[in-house]
Amino acid sequence: MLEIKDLSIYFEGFIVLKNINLKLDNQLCVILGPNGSGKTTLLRAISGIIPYGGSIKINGKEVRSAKRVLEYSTNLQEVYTIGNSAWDTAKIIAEIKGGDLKEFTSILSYLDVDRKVIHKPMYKMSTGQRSLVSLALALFTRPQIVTIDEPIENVDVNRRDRVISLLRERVDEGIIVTHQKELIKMLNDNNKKEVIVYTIVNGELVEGNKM
Ligand SMILES: Nc1ncnc2c1ncn2[C@@H]1O[C@H](COP(=O)(O)OP(=O)(O)OP(=O)(O)O)[C@@H](O)[C@H]1O
Repeated sequence: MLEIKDLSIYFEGFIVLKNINLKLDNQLCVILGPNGSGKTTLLRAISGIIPYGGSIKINGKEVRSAKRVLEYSTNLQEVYTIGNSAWDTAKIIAEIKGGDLKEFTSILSYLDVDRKVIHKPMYKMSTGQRSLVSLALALFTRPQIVTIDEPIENVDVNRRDRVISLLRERVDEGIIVTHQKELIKMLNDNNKKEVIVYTIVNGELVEGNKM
């Protein structure tokens, strides 16, 4: 369960997110918003990598004080160590979270990512490869809660359909942020449960598609 209460985030004296409240209990939420509206900032706060005001709890644990939230996973690339190859990163994640590396390689085969790519660090990959590999890193442990930043941006059309299938199949609870509203329809098509939609408007979280 993810519970956000009165979350506010300031950068350099300017407020980016104000009084955000959101509760997810085994639900999937898509958050829309224009460039610079604060979508990635919200995911960074949930990942515990930037300071925030208010409260963000994952399964009852405040993320700012939890050193390692095992139930949680993300595709935010800065979470993965810069120098390590994707394969070494996957090994570390598997050790911490108890995941199966075969799942990691099978997701990459499904997404048709060249096996050689995983021996590179993220910064040497193409932007599309980086998106696909970080998605595989976020999903292979079958985490209970996931946050995904722009899953289909920079991904070619054929692989995009596979990304959507993976998200439908593997993400039961979490947040997907995007400014591509067609993603909602793709996720809802033949899905077992409907995604909840919010839009960030002037720093506030507003219910529904306001794009
Ligand atoms: N570390 C930082 N220091 C100062 N300002 C920041 C920092 N990180 C983000 N911002 C600012 O916060 C605002 C929200 O950025 P964020 O990356 O969350 O937007 P976004 O909704 O994900 O945008 P996009 O759709 O373009 O990816 C932007 O104005 C950005 O310039």
